[in-house]
Amino acid sequence: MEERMVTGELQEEDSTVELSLRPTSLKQYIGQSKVKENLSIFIQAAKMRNEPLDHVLLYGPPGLGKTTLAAIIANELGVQFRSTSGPAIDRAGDLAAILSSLEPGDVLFIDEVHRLPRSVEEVLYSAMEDFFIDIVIGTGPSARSVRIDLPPFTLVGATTRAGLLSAPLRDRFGVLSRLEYYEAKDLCAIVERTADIFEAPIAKEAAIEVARRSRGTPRIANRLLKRIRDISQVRGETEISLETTSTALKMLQVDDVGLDHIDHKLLKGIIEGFQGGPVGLETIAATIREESQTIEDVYEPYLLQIGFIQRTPRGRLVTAKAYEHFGLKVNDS
Ligand SMILES: Nc1ncnc2c1ncn2[C@@H]1O[C@H](COP(=O)(O)OP(=O)(O)OP(=O)(O)O)[C@@H](O)[C@H]1O
Ligand SMILES: [Mg+2]
Repeated sequence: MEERMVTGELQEEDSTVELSLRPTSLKQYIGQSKVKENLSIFIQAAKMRNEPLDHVLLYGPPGLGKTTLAAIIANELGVQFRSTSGPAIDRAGDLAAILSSLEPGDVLFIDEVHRLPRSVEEVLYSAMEDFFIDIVIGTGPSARSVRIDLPPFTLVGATTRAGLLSAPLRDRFGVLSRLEYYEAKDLCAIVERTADIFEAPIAKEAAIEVARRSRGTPRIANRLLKRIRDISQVRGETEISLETTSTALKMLQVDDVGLDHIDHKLLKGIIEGFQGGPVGLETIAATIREESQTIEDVYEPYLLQIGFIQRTPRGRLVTAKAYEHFGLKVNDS
């Protein structure tokens, strides 16, 4: 897969700045009001009862703030934040080591929780439910099972693919929070906050423009802003202007609604090759030479969200709205 300016997935250039941009309290966490409201009540209740918070599953597309929110939960609870990921835990013993090193009430964050190996996942069930694990020591006739009691803890799982989670694991989370693409006004506030941290003042219209082209995704907004700031600085501006923002986004090949050449390739592929569809995912994948999984997980969600593509029983259909975006009429193709 090639590098993209407008993918919600973490890119190499993001990692250095992201840490400094992460809000650390629910109050600083912009948008997602339903999720925040719920969590804030559960957190308060857990603190009042002096019990660990129920296990929380955060799910939604990449770059919307799952990892950030997980750390905030620990902060708000006033407990330690321990972080790992599904693919990093190979064996049940690794999980046992992590779990038994927790302090009572701690938050254990497992990113990409849908990628835990099955054998590890099974150990997690009793840990989540009753705070103990049974692990088998030795092999053959001398093998025996040892019970280890654990401190009560809160598991916060994150996944971009909630559908891949097994039912027994999903059922053990008491709080299921789905993060949504951000509304324009919230993204605009995020852009302004980031500009503040960068100490790079930005004109209101410019912030609105960045927000509009960031696909509802804070990570993309921050990434675009960083590039725009560089160009603005080189131009000697004291405040990032709308003109510079538009020029920069043009250079970065991000169009009016935040689409790039890959989105164009996908949409035009369906319009030109299949009269706008419906056409099956596999056929599209073969035509534009991409994996169908990548199309489904990475390229398509935002196009569905803004109503440029529809999923029908007979395949993907490009909508009139998308035709309009390209200045085409539906029966042009
Ligand atoms: N609500 C928010 N307010 C302000 N900034 C945010 C918010 N949500 C996310 N961000 C910013 O977006 C960046 C990406 O967020 P984060 O890494 O938490 O996303 P994620 O959902 O965990 O992504 P992935 O699926 O790739 O793990 C963070 O560095 C943070 O600065
Ligand atoms: Mg994350």
